[in-house]
Amino acid sequence: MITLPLAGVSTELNRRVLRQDFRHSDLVSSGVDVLEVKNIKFSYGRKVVLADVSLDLAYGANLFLGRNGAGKTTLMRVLAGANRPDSGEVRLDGEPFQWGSGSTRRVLRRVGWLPQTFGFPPRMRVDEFIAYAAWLKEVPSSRVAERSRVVLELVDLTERSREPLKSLSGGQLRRAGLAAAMVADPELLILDEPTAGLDPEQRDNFHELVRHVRQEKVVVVATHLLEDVDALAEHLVVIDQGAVRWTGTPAELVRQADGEVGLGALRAGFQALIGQES
Ligand SMILES: Nc1ncnc2c1ncn2[C@@H]1O[C@H](COP(=O)(O)OP(=O)(O)OP(=O)(O)O)[C@@H](O)[C@H]1O
Repeated sequence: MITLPLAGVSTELNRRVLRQDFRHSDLVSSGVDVLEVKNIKFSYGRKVVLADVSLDLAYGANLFLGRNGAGKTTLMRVLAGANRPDSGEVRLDGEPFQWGSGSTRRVLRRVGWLPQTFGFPPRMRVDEFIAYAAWLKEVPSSRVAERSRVVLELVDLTERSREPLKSLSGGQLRRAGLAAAMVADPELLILDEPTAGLDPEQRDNFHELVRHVRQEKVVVVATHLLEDVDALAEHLVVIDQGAVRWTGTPAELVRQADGEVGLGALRAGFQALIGQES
């Protein structure tokens, strides 16, 4: 059985760890928009994938919904600094991304990203992988051991920390990726289909984890699973054909549906907006 520390009897202890370690600036709980995305355009060659994306996000869980090919991953890659847009602007807590310059490296230290898939040296140990991620994000060396300990505990991989990555299951590997994404205590945490391939219990544990960290981060999650919406979302962003089609709360999405309840209502609301399930 896989149980995140946050979901078990040691919850209070972990909350204390989180409070000490996941504290952010005075913007916490102030409700102001921390991530500002303005008029982003992005093309692969001549193919325009993001047409004109503008979006303001506050602390909390923000779910990107959209059918296959809508542009969710491409937008996440822009927010993670991996795709340089053709035009437009992104600011995190007022600080602009200026792709290719030193100041963008400074902003990106405050961004954690779990891509859909990631490469890794198979023999590298889990703890080495986390330390490497910390080094990439320029975590001061005096803090690496403590940060590694906290994130490995959060994803329940402490006991596997000295094992090679190649020995992990798919779900465990995603949890190692999540630990790496969180090691620098990012203000913006980008998770691209983090629950894909997780079993129901792992998914519940992941929801628990996000519910704990979302108060002090802008968490952006791309998902196809309405269970994720039901469990996590405070704010939904529906993306279609490279543009933001709709934003609102799950309750507002349900209002788009006609008389349905539960997950069926979320699905019907989404279909009313897009004309097809994600
Ligand atoms: N490297 C690439 N080169 C060319 N086109 C690409 C590339 N990556 C993505 N695309 C195209 O960009 C569009 C948006 O893709 P993207 O992966 O952002 O969508 P998505 O909403 O994340 O889809 P999914 O839900 O299937 O992951 C698609 O038409 C896709 O074919």
